[in-house]
Amino acid sequence: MTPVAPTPGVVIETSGLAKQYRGTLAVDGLDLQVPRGSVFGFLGPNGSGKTTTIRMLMGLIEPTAGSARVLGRPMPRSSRSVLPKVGALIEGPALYGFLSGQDNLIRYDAADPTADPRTRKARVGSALDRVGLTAAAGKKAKAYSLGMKQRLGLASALLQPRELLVLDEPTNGLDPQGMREIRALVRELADDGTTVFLSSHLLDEIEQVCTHAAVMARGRLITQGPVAELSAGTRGRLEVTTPDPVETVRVLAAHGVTDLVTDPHTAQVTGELPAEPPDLAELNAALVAAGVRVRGFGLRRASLEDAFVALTGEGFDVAG
Ligand SMILES: Nc1ncnc2c1ncn2[C@@H]1O[C@H](COP(=O)(O)OP(=O)(O)OP(=O)(O)O)[C@@H](O)[C@H]1O
Repeated sequence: MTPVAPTPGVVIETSGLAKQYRGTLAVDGLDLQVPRGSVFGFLGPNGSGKTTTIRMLMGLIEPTAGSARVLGRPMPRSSRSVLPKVGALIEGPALYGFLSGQDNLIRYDAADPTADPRTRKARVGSALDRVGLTAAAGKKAKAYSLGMKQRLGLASALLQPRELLVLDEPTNGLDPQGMREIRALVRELADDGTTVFLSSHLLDEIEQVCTHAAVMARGRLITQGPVAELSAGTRGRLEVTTPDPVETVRVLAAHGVTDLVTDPHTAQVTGELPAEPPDLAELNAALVAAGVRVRGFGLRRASLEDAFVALTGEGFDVAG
């Protein structure tokens, strides 16, 4: 079943999308809406169904149930007309190590029947430039760092102008510098008007680069929307820095603060404010009146991680 008409301003839209493998419901009734122009983070712990979803969106596997539209067209039926407008980087780039970065891109470009061979060199040159690999263009790909390989993969997706980029875990395995480079590139592409859909199991990454996000857990969509709104729905945590944690916990608990955690390393006591929070100035005064030496007092903004934990009751497997 395909939705009657595509929703305007939406580049990826799924309805009840599901994929059942023998014994595993990898994706379970997914209703996803990715707005045009967004940097959309598809977030979830390992095994939550992200790659399976992306493979269905790209027409690589058939859904068991439900439907998907990409750029307004039903998939996988319209793969032929849709995929040329989509740059995809799924499960790491397929590169020839014995070829230079430049020659890898020439091969990619030559495999595209719509690409004019006369302008190939210029296309490859500008894609290399785009990802900052001009200086390393002649080096064999096997000598590239992981980050450079990833950027070369991105360059291959950028040989043609794209309306949509789909990146599966683009920073997986990269060091912090490599991650920063990819994030900067994603921002630049988005500034140019390309919609970027990227999956990640890293909350931080999504918060830093994405305008919108969808959160998956065990094949199901937990929530989706603008990143700022997702975390705004979750209350922040109160943080008190003090050498007197025992008395602090007592006073905070008496004021309705729950889930109190003492961290001896940071000398911080943190806790969840009640639905109707007490006046923070009064709470601070109550601590001082009880003899607590308050060295720091504040409300930490709720993160996407807090939202995830609040929504699923589970911790987020960031190590995975
Ligand atoms: N080809 C397959 N055959 C059987 N089960 C599969 C297959 N592909 C994925 N699965 C299962 O489906 C579930 C979702 O996997 P999927 O790879 O989509 O998750 P993911 O969120 O992308 O995680 P990761 O980041 O580890 O790839 C997992 O339980 C996985 O074991």
